[in-house]
Amino acid sequence: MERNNLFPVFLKLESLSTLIVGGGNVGLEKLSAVLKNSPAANVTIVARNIQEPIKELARKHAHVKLEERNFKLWDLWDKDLVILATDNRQLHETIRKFARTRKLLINVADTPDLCDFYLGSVVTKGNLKIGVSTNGKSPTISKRIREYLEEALPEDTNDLLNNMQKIREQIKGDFSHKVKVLNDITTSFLETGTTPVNP
Ligand SMILES: C[C@@]1(CC(=O)O)c2cc3[nH]c(cc4nc(cc5[nH]c(cc(n2)[C@H]1CCC(=O)O)[C@@](C)(CC(=O)O)[C@@H]5CCC(=O)O)C(CC(=O)O)=C4CCC(=O)O)c(CCC(=O)O)c3CC(=O)O
Ligand SMILES: NC(=O)C1=CN([C@@H]2O[C@H](COP(=O)(O)OP(=O)(O)OC[C@H]3O[C@@H](n4cnc5c(N)ncnc54)[C@H](O)[C@@H]3O)[C@@H](O)[C@H]2O)C=CC1
Repeated sequence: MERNNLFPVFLKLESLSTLIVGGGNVGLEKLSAVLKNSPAANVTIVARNIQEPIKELARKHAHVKLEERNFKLWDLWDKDLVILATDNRQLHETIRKFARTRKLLINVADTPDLCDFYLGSVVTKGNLKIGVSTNGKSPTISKRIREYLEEALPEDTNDLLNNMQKIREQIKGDFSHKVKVLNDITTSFLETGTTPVNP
């Protein structure tokens, strides 16, 4: 069977610097995806023209910086991640080349071949986060799976996580004993979805 070889990680964008080039519809979509997950992310948007909804988002998020001008190579200098969202494929190829020489990770809208990483659909219930990828096969199916999981996960999922955190702090003994207790009290989770009680 075919498989998805992408390696998923969850990034702390508050302590990284993200550059988005392009301030149109796609730039807005990418910025919204970033801020929905990481409202305090450090993001710089460089674009010749920046749409009003992006300016509005920037007003609400102190760590979003707008630069309304053409992209310059030195924009890459102090960045960790780069997202390209202009309407200029040639520009994207050039920026990608320079970004790779600096070992930056880059996502290029609408051009999977030029991407080092893809965005995913994201399910969030409190502290729980699930990222969905179809390996670029169908973003629409990613979106549908997100909707399905959002509906299916119980509203008290976050209470469950907080309860488990308390329990794991309380359990005494060595590591293997802790693992056993935590496994034992969660065996029924898949059937009932219920919050475990203190052992
Ligand atoms: C490879 C990837 C790279 C990347 O962008 O990171 C990519 C690429 C492309 N997207 C395209 C189109 C659409 N993208 C969406 C939506 C989303 N796209 C997202 C991710 C990804 N999109 C990465 C793979 C994710 C995976 O593996 O599943 C999501 C999950 C996350 C996000 O972007 O935040 C977000 C859903 C968020 C949510 O709601 O949960 C919709 C649907 C809609 O908007 O309703 C459509 C139209 C319908 C369709 O095509 O399915 C096109 C063709 C453009 C054209 O036709 O010209 C390409 C280029 C190509 O495939 O060649
Ligand atoms: N809007 C959409 O939902 C979709 C868009 N696309 C494609 O994605 C690309 C981007 O789409 P949109 O965001 O709608 O385009 P857009 O025209 O609204 O935005 C392009 C942005 O790039 C900026 N830009 C262009 N050259 C620049 C440069 N040298 N330096 C700095 N900024 C520069 C512009 O100022 C503008 O902010 C297009 O190629 C489009 O065909 C594909 C599928 C869907």
